[in-house]
Amino acid sequence: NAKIKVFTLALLNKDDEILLGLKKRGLGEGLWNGFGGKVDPGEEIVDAAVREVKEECGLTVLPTDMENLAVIHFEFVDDPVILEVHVFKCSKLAGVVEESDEMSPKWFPRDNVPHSQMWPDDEVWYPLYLSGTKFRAYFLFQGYKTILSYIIRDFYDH
Ligand SMILES: CNc1cc(N2CCN(C)CC2)nc(N)n1
Repeated sequence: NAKIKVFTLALLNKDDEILLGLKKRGLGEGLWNGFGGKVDPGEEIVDAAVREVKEECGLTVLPTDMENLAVIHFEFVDDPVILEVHVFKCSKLAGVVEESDEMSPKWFPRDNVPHSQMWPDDEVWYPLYLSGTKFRAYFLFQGYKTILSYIIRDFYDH
């Protein structure tokens, strides 16, 4: 009886840098990641992405400037909850970066992000993300550190 929980993940770009946040608590605590969170009932996914960016790093993004690049499903052995993560890419940012209760933001060179302190799947799909390729992916995790298997394919193929 699998249950799907929908999340957003926004990766913000400026020139050759990418803004990541060090997660202070909850799922992914201690890891660098894009900004995102749960989608509220009745909320459009892109609007949730915009809301989470503002809440977590203070920046303002327009929904029309959020490019949906991927949908990734994460399954964890012996856990009925499947995470459906909608990944967005955005390069049109407004406002000033602020620390939040959730995240400590920091700019990284886009080709040198701290993969050793990020979710292990990122190393697999970041190259596709950086090249702007739309994709779907599925990862089967054992715990939070081990990827047992994964599938990654072009968004439009089947
Ligand atoms: C399980 N692997 C994950 C989850 C993940 N998440 C899940 C939790 N969300 C709040 C944020 C996005 N992000 C990455 N990069 N990898």
